[in-house]
Amino acid sequence: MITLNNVSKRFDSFEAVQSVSLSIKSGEIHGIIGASGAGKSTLLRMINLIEHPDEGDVIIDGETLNHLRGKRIRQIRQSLAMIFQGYHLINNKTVFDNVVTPLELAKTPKTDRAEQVLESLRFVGMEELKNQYPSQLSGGQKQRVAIARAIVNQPKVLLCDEPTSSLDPNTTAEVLEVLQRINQEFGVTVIIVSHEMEVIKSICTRVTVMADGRVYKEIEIDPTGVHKMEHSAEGFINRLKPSGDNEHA
Ligand SMILES: Nc1ncnc2c1ncn2[C@@H]1O[C@H](COP(=O)(O)OP(=O)(O)OP(=O)(O)O)[C@@H](O)[C@H]1O
Repeated sequence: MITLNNVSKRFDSFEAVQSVSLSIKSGEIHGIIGASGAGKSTLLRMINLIEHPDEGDVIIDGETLNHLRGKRIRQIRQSLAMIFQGYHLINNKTVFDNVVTPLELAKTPKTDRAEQVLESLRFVGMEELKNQYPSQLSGGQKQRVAIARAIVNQPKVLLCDEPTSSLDPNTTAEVLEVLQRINQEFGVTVIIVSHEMEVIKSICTRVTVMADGRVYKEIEIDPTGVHKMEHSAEGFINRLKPSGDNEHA
């Protein structure tokens, strides 16, 4: 269980996230949606403390992350993997070497690394391209490598920051299918930030709608795919424009 308790984040005098409280259950696929500048990425980045909250607490399975120090915080952060819109692959390393990096950092025994990397690449359908470099891959393939790298250490949580925003609809569907399998087969909690309602509706079980640094609405999506959304929230989301040319909500 991930609990954010009145978390706030300021950049100079601008309050990007304002006293947000939110609970995310283990094993759910949770969407965070809102217009550009609503504070979605900042909120996501506070869950693994890439951004440290100015106020409030980030509580993961009963431990207050922002109060921890040293080895314990490193252990917990290792269980919180992340993928990004821009993939963040290392361009002068092969696919295999990108995916092995977290195992090197975690000091996994060398004899175990290759099998874990190949297993991870197999899961995302990228094993055959293990010797390629990122520049030789399509956007969807790069994101699948980034996902393989994120899951190679068997995280409990996968944080996804606009994972499909650079991809076409078919590739988006493929990447979302991989995220759904990670959730279903490994029980990984998946949190997806997106400005695209179609992405959120297709795989999320619960959605937080953000506007102006605050939680605007919490929405349940039922498993049959028919979402129980209040009219006002749906109207709000449908007015969101593609990223880049959004006005603040
Ligand atoms: N490191 C930073 N320094 C200064 N301002 C920042 C920083 N990070 C975010 N902001 C500002 O905080 C606000 C919220 O940004 P954030 O990226 O969280 O929004 P978002 O909802 O994810 O939008 P987008 O989809 O455009 O990324 C924006 O106005 C942004 O300019």
